[in-house]
Amino acid sequence: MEQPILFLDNAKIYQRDSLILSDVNIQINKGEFVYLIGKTGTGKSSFMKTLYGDLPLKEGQGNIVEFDLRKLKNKEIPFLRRKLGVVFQDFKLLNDRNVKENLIFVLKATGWKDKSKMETRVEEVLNKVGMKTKNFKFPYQLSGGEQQRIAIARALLNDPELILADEPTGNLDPQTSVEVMEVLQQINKNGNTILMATHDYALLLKYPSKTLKCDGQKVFEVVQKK
Ligand SMILES: Nc1ncnc2c1ncn2[C@@H]1O[C@H](COP(=O)(O)OP(=O)(O)OP(=O)(O)O)[C@@H](O)[C@H]1O
Repeated sequence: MEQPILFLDNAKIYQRDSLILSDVNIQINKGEFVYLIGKTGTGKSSFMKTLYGDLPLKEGQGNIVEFDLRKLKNKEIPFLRRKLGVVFQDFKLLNDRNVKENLIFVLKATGWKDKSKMETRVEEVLNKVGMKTKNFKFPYQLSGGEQQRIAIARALLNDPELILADEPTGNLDPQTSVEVMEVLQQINKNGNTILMATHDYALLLKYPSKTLKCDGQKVFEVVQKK
């Protein structure tokens, strides 16, 4: 059987000493697009943070892109993040440099050296999100939707095995949310696996897919009504 990209078995998710989620048993396989939904404060961000190594997994088993979350050491976190693409609600672009420099910065930080290879890669990822003409724009010259596309391009730079998107449309109006969602759908169709936390039910209805729900300190798969 194919090894899942992510699994958690009897995991407990904590914020310091407070238990946020218990009995977490989930699996995500290559190529899936999975939603993580739940009311505010139910633990979606805590769940995502545990997956990218921002919170330690203290109980249960967890494995993500071949990293054992129980054994994850601080010095391994950058290597884990290289195999993940993380997208946040607030884009987190560097405002003191243009789009191209934002992307080159990440490539250099993750070990790329060859200038022409870096330029080619930047062009490729900007193409994937429909932003190839925005190389020299500064983040503050772009709309929220455009900034989020650049953040998605940044997440794609190192060809991640899994993209974790935490409320990627949380700061966007409904029309722009749909545009960003189209980009994520396209990326998924091209083979990228995506886990997306959201409370945007309109998107769920428009783009139905496997859905995990946080509620009452548990995470479980829900079946969407057609
Ligand atoms: N740094 C922290 N220290 C302690 N408790 C925290 C911390 N951050 C969040 N919590 C608590 O953990 C619980 C889950 O919060 P979390 O942010 O994971 O929920 P969420 O579902 O992502 O909510 P939202 O949709 O508002 O982002 C909440 O009760 C919150 O108060």
